[in-house]
Amino acid sequence: MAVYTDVSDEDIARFVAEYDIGNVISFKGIAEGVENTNFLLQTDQAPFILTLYEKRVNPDDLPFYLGLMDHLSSKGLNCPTPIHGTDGVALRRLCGRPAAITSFLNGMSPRRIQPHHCAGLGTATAQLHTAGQDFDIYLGNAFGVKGWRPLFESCRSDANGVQPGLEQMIEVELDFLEANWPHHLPAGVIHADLFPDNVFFFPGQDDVSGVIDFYFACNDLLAYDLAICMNAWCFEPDNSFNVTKARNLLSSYGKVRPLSGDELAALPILARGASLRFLLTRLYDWINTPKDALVTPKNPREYINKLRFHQRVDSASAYGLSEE
Ligand SMILES: Nc1ncnc2c1ncn2[C@@H]1O[C@H](COP(=O)(O)OP(=O)(O)O)[C@@H](O)[C@H]1O
Ligand SMILES: N[C@@H](CCOP(=O)(O)O)C(=O)O
Repeated sequence: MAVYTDVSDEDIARFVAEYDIGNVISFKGIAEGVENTNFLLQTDQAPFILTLYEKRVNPDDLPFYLGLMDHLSSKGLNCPTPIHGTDGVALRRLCGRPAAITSFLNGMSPRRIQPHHCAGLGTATAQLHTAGQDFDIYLGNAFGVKGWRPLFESCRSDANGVQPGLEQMIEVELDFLEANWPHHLPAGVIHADLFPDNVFFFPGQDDVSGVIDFYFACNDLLAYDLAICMNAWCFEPDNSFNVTKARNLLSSYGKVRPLSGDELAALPILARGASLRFLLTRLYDWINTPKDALVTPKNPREYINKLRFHQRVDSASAYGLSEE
């Protein structure tokens, strides 16, 4: 459950009056989600999502996120479109928090991921990368390679309590990634959190119907976004890697935005980096989330297994593709 901020009926009526979106019919908190408070807002015109940005979102970054969604929507990507008030402003304040209303996207995140979902995801990811190329605001990745060591230092003393030997494992991996990170690869706007809960499909259809939650989006290596997807979509619940899903993901991506030989060769290290990134943020949350918190922290151990898998990989052929 992630509704951190209460909003009264009077507050919402006053807030909605600043837009040209009709009158409020209903308004309810959304349990899913971790970072922000989301409400499903139904007016007599349409459904919308109202988001109140909570502590973990840096308010200075909000113009990037909202501007990016505006930009991608204008290029035909199915992502939430920020709704602007009658004064033209999309980013406002409600109950002491930065807040915005965006369009509501139909569709559902897949409960059981099938290979065809990975194909759809590959196409949508490449479309997002292509559409983001001429977005003119820059935001570095706070959870990119430079951010991993400070994050590790903030929680390393508790790492072995989560799994014996974890502190040493992360230390060695960090040294390797910092020394070998492929900074030269093509970069641009990435989503950086393309997990199944942020990608919608219509039942029985292969194409992605919408992508949400752009609040980790940033500028980084394009192929790194694919590595994040591979980790989030191509492992089975028993931790085995599904090469068919990975092949579908990568080959569908490549049909829209062909991957260079360098990008393909770098996939194993990018996947190691993507594993470490989510291992570290989950470890931090695992250690620091109070027992009575509204959200249950995600298990970091899942990402230890993923990291170990990629450490044994030496070429993209393990992901179902040949390097040319
Ligand atoms: N534009 C949208 N259209 C439809 N549902 C949405 C939209 N934005 C958010 N949601 C719903 O709200 C939930 C939480 O949103 P999300 O952005 O993932 O939150 P958080 O950033 O807090 O993790 C999603 O799982 C989805 O059910
Ligand atoms: N995808 C991350 C956690 C971020 O959650 P989201 O609800 O904002 O997508 C993870 O799995 O560690």
